[in-house]
Parts: sequence; structure tokens; C-alpha cells
Amino acid sequence: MDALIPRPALELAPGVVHVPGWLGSDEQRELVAACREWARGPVPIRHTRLPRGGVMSVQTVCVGWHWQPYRYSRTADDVNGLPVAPFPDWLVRRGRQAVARAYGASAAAERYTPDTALINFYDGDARMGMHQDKDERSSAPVVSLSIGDTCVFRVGNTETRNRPYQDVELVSGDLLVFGGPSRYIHHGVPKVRTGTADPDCGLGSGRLNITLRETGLG
Ligand SMILES: O=C(O)CCC(=O)C(=O)O
Ligand SMILES: [Fe+2]
Repeated sequence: MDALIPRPALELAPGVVHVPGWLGSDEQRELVAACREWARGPVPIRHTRLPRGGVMSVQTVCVGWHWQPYRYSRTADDVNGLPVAPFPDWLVRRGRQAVARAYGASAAAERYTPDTALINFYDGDARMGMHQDKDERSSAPVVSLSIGDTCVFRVGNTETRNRPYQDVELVSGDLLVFGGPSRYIHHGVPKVRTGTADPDCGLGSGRLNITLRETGLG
């Protein structure tokens, strides 16, 4: 849905680029359809268990490599032990397009080869606390795609989980890339605005976020 007031692409901090409306409705629906399949199996989407006994409020399924706190493996040892679905070539290409859009076309964007996707589904009161994505051995950028309900995404700093930070709204179809000096920023999702999804995005309710990453694992 085109906003009445256009939202320009912005570099929020060095290496953090927000591109509103990067994905069209058709592209969003294709991603939603792919995520629905991955959510069914071979490893079903679930609330990730944390080492101290809690569970995350978001539901997550992984492609390429399985993430569990705080490591990657080929098999989902904390779910059903099965190998996760392979990372498709079309998603590598999508990741390269995202990096090129955010940072400009370059040899580095062409070399970007994400090999894991974490697919998070937020419903009800699901949120994500401030954290760093630091279980990857590669320092290549993280590409984040948002579909469905709008959320408040908190862009923090590399030093602490606290201020300074800035809050941005991620709307259905938005791209956010964080890399370079901001690859290890703390970030989180303090709020999802229930019922704000674009009706054309393919998701009836809730919010879907897909992050593409290079694990740097062989
Ligand atoms: O849902 C989001 O926008 C962020 C997800 C995230 O930070 C993560 O999966 O590590
Ligand atoms: Fe993250």
C-alpha cells in the first residue's frame, strides 16, 4: 500500500539503511507462501527455548542453518533433530539485491551469499528484546525483510543494550540492512502494532520478519 506521505530511504546510522516499501505486494505474497511451507517442516516453526528455561515470544523457523541459542547447526537438535530446509538460490539473489539497494551496486553486493534465514512470526504480544546478532562467524551484513503488521524496531548501539537508540517503524514490504560499523548493533522489537498489516501482503494477521545472514560456517 503506497503511503499518503512517502517515506524516503534513510541511512539511520553508518551502515544501517532503511528502504521503505522495497518489496511489492506480489513479492511479499511469494515470501509469505514460502515461509508458510517452511513453517510446516521438516522442522516446524516453534517458540525457541532459552538455556535458562524461558521461551521466546516469537515463533521461529530457520532455513539453511538452524539457529538455537547461541549457535548454528545443520540439524534442529532442540526441535526434532531433522536437517532444516535448504537455502534456495532465489533467496541468495534477493539478499544480493537488498545489499545493492542499501549500499549501492558493488562487487561486495555480488559476493554476498547468505546461507541462513531466520523467519520470525510475531502474533499477539510477541516482542524481541535487545540483542546482537553475533553467532555468525562472517561479518557480512544482515538483511531484514518485514511483512504484515507494522512494528517498532529499535536501532541501538554496539556498546550497550541501552541508550542511545532510535526507534523506527518497519511497515510491510520494508527492507532494513545493517552491516559495516553497525553490524553488531544491539536491536530489538519492543512493539508490534496489531491489525496494521497491508491487506495485500498475504498475511492475515501478525508480523513476519525474515533475516538473511552469512554464517561463515562451512
Ligand atoms: O523481527 C525483527 O525485525 C528483528 C529480528 C531479529 O532481530 C532477529 O531475528 O535476530
Ligand atoms: Fe537480531
